[in-house]
Amino acid sequence: METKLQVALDITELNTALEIAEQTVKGGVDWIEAGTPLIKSSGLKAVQQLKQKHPDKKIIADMKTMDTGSLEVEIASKKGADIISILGTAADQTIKDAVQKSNEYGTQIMTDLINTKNPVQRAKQLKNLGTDIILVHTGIDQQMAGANPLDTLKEITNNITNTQIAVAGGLNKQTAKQAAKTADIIIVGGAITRSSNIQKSTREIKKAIKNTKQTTKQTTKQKQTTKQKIQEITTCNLADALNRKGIIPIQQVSGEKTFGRALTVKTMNGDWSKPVQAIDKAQKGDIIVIDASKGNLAVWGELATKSAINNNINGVIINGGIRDIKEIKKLKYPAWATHTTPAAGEPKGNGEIGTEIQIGPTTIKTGDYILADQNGAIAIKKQKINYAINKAKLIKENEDRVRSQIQQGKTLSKAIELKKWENQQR
Ligand SMILES: O=C([C@H](O)CO)[C@H](O)[C@H](O)COP(=O)(O)O
Repeated sequence: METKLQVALDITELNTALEIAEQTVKGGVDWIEAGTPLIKSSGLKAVQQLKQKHPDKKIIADMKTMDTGSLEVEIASKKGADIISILGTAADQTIKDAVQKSNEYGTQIMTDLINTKNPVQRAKQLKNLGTDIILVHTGIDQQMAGANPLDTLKEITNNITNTQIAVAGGLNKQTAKQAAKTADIIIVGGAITRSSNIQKSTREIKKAIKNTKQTTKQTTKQKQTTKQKIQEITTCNLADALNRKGIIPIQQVSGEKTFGRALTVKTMNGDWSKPVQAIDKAQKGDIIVIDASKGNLAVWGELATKSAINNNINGVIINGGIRDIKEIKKLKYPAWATHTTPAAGEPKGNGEIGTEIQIGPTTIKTGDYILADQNGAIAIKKQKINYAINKAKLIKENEDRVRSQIQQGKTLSKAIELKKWENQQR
């Protein structure tokens, strides 16, 4: 992922903050943060107005939540925040509740390590709690005492893999360039918002952080490895790895293998309103997973498919009906369903986007990972993805060994020493 530049609007006057945001967008900023001082002075309408003016930008609500994680994530998500910051020193339950609520809204959680006594240990805990981004942060007051985030950033990026790392704390063009060698998101406040030419300083910092990622950075290699592993494994390997947990009882209708994060939709038989609205809510690379109570009326068809392709959505899984099969197959779009039918229902608007759903024996939450291919589909809990993929990869490698023995003439029972297995199963 290209390193992102996030401007922190630590401004107390809303109109000034909006003007500065405008300038940073012209300068090429990627993400826009409603800073804590802005939220405390103007309220969450600051988030709302930033989202209304810049719908194509990720908007961060720097809430620095310490308690009532679910409530604060809900109010910020409803105002349009894409990412909400929670203090890493908050209770684990607060963070779990925040993650749970963010999954429902399809938003993300950034946990802030500001003033954390043992940042590496806490960062590992935060990753296991499901946080999406870990922020290495030297607060303004700590900066006044001469501190900066770069040393802690090095410790964190050497110990935390497969989680986006952000960094903030008095960064300027030079230190931002340094930080960008390992961090995924560079957060800059004063060096942009207090500069005499906001657009120019934004552009200069954006240029400084571009293409600086260390090629040897473990998470980049790790992410590429994860991506490679996904390409090599099948849902069969994954089913074995997960002891048959996470299976979604569904048949492939079109397309090839697909992988991505779930955006869940609950609807009724034939009610295609929420499924279609989900196309607008889904992030690039998501898979829309629809529970239509295994109904026999279609909640998806050719037009929804073409709209999903436009929004870079990786596929659709429907516990219910789909139609326009010929057209969807022609588009080679990854689609799974329980029924194909010529008949669609009505867009009544029943149900909810982002809520937890159950298909057969499997509960699926927004943010869970989905791997689906010709065999079917499997949901993987966010916290288990690395374990699941690594174990499935090992199973695949064992199978490859048996495959080569069979190619050399051994029978399957000999290649897997079946007799020994039988004894073990008794
Ligand atoms: O989070 C921040 C600070 O705690 C005030 O809310 C700042 O947004 C963050 O430190 C980035 O601002 P600069 O340090 O001025 O770059």
